Amino acid sequence: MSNISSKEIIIKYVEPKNLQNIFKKREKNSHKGDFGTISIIGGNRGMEGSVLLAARTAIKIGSGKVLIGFTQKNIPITVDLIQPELMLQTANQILKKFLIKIDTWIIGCGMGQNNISNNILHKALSYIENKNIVLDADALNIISEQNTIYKNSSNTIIMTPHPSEAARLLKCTTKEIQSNRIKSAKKISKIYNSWTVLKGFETIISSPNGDILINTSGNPGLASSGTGDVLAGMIGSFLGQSNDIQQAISGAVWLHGKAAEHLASIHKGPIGMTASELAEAAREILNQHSYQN
Ligand SMILES: NC(=O)C1=CN([C@@H]2O[C@H](COP(=O)(O)OP(=O)(O)OC[C@H]3O[C@@H](n4cnc5c(N)ncnc54)[C@H](OP(=O)(O)O)[C@@H]3O)[C@@H](O)[C@H]2O)[C@@H](O)CC1
Ligand SMILES: Nc1ncnc2c1ncn2[C@@H]1O[C@H](COP(=O)(O)OP(=O)(O)O)[C@@H](O)[C@H]1O
Repeated sequence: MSNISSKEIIIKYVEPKNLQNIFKKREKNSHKGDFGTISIIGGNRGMEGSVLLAARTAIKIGSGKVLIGFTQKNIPITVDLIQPELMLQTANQILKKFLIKIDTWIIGCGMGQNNISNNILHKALSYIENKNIVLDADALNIISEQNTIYKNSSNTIIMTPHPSEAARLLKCTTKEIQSNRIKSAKKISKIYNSWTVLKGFETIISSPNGDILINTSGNPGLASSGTGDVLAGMIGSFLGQSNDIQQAISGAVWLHGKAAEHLASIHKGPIGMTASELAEAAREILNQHSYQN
């Protein structure tokens, strides 16, 4: 692992050779319960695509079971015809019927910031115990708006802001975030006692203690709608498949970027690369790395 020291911080870079707990062969006698049951909460009216992207990705990179909880009164679709493996519920149904069965949560993709989503976020963060929770997009916006800090939660919180969401969390400008990305990620981790994934060119990962990892995989093909939802699905999926939180997060960020590089190498990007295409490419790279020896 290459290190660059400055006065106060040691910066490490994400490297696949340090991701053995993620890129590994499956035991011959394994079953779906070994690979996590994950729930994705979000998908308000008009943004259903957001949770579909995250959920389809999670199943494609190895989750055992994936449930979507739409933040709507009723489910907008009864089956995802592209990925019928997914189980579709409303967020309220998930919190009522499946709470203890789910080991990893992703909350916020396309969730909106209306009364239903506010109420669901609050309920979820009070009901869920001792689990991994990825907070993305509107979950972060609601937290910023309401100045809510769930610092003493028994859950492991992973926040995945893009620079503008980070600015909302830290009550500053996007420019200020971008001018010191490492400091910003560390600050979010400190305030929220969370892992932080500050997205954008060279994504920064900060642990709750402020240890920093930088990811250099990826390309501007990722600057396209929905790629953040795909990343949330990847992080959630790996968290459900491994107890190594640092490797699960950094492995997902690395694989996301690598999938974009692969698509560009076969001329399906960077221009016009779509979020949906990333999951397929990621599955290929994941299997290559897991079964290379
Ligand atoms: N198919 C669906 O249903 C989809 C639904 N989605 C859902 O939509 C909801 C709104 O989410 P959102 O991210 O589009 O809006 P928002 O938080 O206002 O941020 C936008 C602004 O942030 C900035 N910015 C971002 N990245 C930056 C960077 N790297 N570097 C610098 N700046 C950066 C940039 O600001 P600008 O530079 O333009 O001022 C940009 O305009 C949310 O619920 C989400 O889940 C989406 O996931 C898409 C697919
Ligand atoms: N120029 C870039 N280089 C590398 N990665 C990028 C670049 N632009 C965007 N990304 C990545 O694409 C994803 C965009 O996520 P996000 O802004 O949440 O999009 P959305 O809300 O549309 O899903 C993040 O993982 C980010 O790191």
